[in-house]
Amino acid sequence: MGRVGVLLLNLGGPEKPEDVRPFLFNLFSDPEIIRLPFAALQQPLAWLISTRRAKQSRANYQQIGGGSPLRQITEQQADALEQSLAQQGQDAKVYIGMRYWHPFTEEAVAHIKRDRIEQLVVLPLYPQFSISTSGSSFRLLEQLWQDDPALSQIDYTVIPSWYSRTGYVRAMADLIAQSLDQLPNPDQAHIFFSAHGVPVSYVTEAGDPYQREIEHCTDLIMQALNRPNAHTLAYQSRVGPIEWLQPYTEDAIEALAEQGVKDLVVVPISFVSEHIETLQEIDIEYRELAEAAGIERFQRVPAMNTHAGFIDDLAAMVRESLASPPQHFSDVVQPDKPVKIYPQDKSAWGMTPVAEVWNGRLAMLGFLALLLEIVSGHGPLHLVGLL
Ligand SMILES: C=CC1=C(C)c2cc3[nH]c(cc4nc(cc5[nH]c(cc1n2)c(C)c5CCC(=O)O)C(CCC(=O)O)=C4C)c(C)c3C=C
Ligand SMILES: [Fe+2]
Ligand SMILES: [Fe+2]
Repeated sequence: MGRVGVLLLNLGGPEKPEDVRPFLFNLFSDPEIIRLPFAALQQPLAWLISTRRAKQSRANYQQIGGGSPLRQITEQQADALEQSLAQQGQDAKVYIGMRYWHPFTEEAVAHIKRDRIEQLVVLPLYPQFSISTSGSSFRLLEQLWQDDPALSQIDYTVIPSWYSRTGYVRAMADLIAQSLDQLPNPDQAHIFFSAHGVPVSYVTEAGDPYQREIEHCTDLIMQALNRPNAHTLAYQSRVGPIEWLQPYTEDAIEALAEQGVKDLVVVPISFVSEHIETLQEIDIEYRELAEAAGIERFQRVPAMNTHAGFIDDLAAMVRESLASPPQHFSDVVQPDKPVKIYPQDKSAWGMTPVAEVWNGRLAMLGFLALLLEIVSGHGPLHLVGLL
């Protein structure tokens, strides 16, 4: 076997307050996150949304120390994976490719090329596949491979999703059991799985298998846990005016509190590292909401991070994938249809989502016209003789 590499894919996160706006700009520039009818509008809209969102987002990051711990934790996972692979008899160098912040996927691929890696396993750190996460990174990699013929020398294989691995499911069940056992009446607690949401249209129109994989993953973990507790699955971190997967985490927590649930054990299910959605959204926002609604004990199950059983299972997965027929970027789920990020409801009067969309579109046009006027001194106002 030649020189082996593993490319870990993740989203990336701002490391300090000044990074927040450019990080959001990168995220909203991605057509897998916001798909527009005119590609030319992508960057101006990304600029507008990132500028509008940056203040609130920065305040959220401020509550967890000013930045995301994602890079540091992913580096620890990469080191642990390299060691576990060596212990299992497989020498490999592990690289990190983030989609929207440093170290960027492009930098990782440049290192892989420089190190003359001959066999590469592409492993997303998202257990379940979504067009918006692993899918977006695969698209980018496919483009890099198309643009650079030298990369075709690398014998690569992709792991699209891995949520059903016994080692991962077992590790999740063990962490939940440990959390339950810290409560006075473990069997009374309600287990609350909270997954990152995606817009409904990703699933219903673009064929994203994400919801199906999340539901299957939840069932597998409950089976492995083998306890009598009731459980709920809900979706968090909604962005924008359109409909996302339901039930929304905040509504589901309030409904459970109303039904008299007092002990809630919250399981972040679509993430394997601590980051803003676990440390700020669950630990601060949802905890406050739950306590105000009458939940007495709110416990959050820690993310996997460098859990030994989890890392060893990742290493086993890499070895199995090296020994299996390769899967290429083009073999992995591609959207059936372009995703409608905007709602397609019939028109109605009032502040409907459609009205908000059109307000946004008109504001965009106005903004572009103004920008043109300021930069060139020739624009619509000059044209109509007002300046
Ligand atoms: C399975 C995981 C994730 C899915 C699915 C996902 C979809 C998705 N996310 C946004 C918008 C934002 N995501 C943000 C941060 C963020 N999201 C994930 C994971 C998934 N996103 C991670 C790991 C992170 C990084 C967290 C960190 O620690 O920095 C953000 C920025 C934070 C904020 O302002 O809230 C946004 C915005 C969309 C629109 C989407 C699907 C279409
Ligand atoms: Fe996200
Ligand atoms: Fe959030």
